[in-house]
Amino acid sequence: MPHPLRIGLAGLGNVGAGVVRLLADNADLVARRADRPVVVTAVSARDRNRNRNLDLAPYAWVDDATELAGRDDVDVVVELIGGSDGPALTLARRSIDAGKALVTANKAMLAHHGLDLAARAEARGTALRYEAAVAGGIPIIKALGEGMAANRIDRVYGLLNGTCNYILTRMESERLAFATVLAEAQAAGFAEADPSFDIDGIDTAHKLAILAALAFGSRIDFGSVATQGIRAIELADLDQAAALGFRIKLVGLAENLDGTLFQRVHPALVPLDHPLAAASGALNAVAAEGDFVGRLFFQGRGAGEGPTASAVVADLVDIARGVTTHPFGMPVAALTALPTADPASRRGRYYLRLTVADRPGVLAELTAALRDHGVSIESLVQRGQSASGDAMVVMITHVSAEVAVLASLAQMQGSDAVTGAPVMMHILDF
Ligand SMILES: NC(=O)C1=CN([C@@H]2O[C@H](COP(=O)(O)OP(=O)(O)OC[C@H]3O[C@@H](n4cnc5c(N)ncnc54)[C@H](O)[C@@H]3O)[C@@H](O)[C@H]2O)C=CC1
Ligand SMILES: N[C@@H](CC=O)C(=O)O
Ligand code: NA
Repeated sequence: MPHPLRIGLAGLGNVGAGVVRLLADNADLVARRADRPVVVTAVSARDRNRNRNLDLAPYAWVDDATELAGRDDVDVVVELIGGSDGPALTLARRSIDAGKALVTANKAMLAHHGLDLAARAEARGTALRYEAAVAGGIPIIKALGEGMAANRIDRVYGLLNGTCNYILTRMESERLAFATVLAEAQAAGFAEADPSFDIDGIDTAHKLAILAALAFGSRIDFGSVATQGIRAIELADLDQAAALGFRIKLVGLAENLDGTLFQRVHPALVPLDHPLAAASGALNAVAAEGDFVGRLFFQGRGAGEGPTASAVVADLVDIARGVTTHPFGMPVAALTALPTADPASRRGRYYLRLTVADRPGVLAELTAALRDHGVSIESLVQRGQSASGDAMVVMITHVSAEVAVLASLAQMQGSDAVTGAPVMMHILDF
């Protein structure tokens, strides 16, 4: 039997414990596929004595995770600590610089430092793998970097955060409150250590920036992702969207628009017959459009112990097989720096919800604001009075310039008839 691939594992939380369990349960299968055993030799976490239902006795315990980078009994370091900087980054840099392969699920670190890490890996001739970091168990990194390598890809989009998808699904189907379903997602091990990364769209933005780089052959540009999360979404929006034939999802969308980079994370109305609308609960889904292959659609579990461990171990199998690929699909020096696209240039249909005083003339004021900016209305619904005496007006616009819709909303907000903050959402029309 060839010599084993020896793993130093940093982090024994949801994902780390899952990796230990998977490597134990599927040891024989993994060894046959990798053509050699894949074994954990050393582990590190914050608390050695925490109950994880794992027998850690076979592994060396390391108090300072960054020491894994220097151990002679470790070939590959698996970083599952989390955090864009701090010990995760120190460990990643030291491991790669020491010539060890690095596997990580840490999209925050990659969004901020992925190019630096990839350049170091190239310089040392070692591997940097991160399938688990985007869409968990869905092999989207492999699909974009390898399966679609022959295509020009100009658009990649999808549902990249299991926690948000879980929250929106449960709110809609069970009519549960936001806080209740967030707590469920945390208990299931889907959420980030700080769940505001999930619900404010930041986690989706991290993943989107990575996907965009792979898809477009461009440098990671997390700073230019326009990001909006799901905090403002109410049951009323989910209901109105459903009545109009849509489901609200937190969508990450990246496009190469004539050599400029458009990246946005936002709640959007997805038509019920679009495959993204069918991805419910903690599922993730990704669509990528290639010029020769057309649209490919991927769906699967994007968060939680099992799917994430599956992706980590798939990377380990590739490393054991000796597969070497550039972390971002081509040498770092070949990635282009795309200028940021002007979001004002976008056109589309929009969902608008306004809370207004229920008195004569208000609708005319709203429609006048749209008319003044050349926005026409496809449908309009007014719902009766709330306890406060206000009414809710929901509109879908025809395809319009986004700047014009924003200008109309600003005009409406100037009216004393508009009593609450308006909600504007994009409609996914491709
Ligand atoms: N939970 C999920 O579904 C997914 C998580 N990820 C990513 O995987 C990584 C790990 O996530 P989880 O397992 O959910 O987190 P977690 O919070 O459950 O586990 C983190 C682990 O790191 C350990 N740790 C913290 N600081 C440390 C340090 N200085 N030295 C050594 N160990 C330290 C903790 O003791 C704990 O064992 C994160 O980057 C996360 O974003 C990626 C995909 C899915
Ligand atoms: N918190 C993330 C975990 C996986 O990346 C999510 O909810 O998707
Ligand atoms: Na993945």
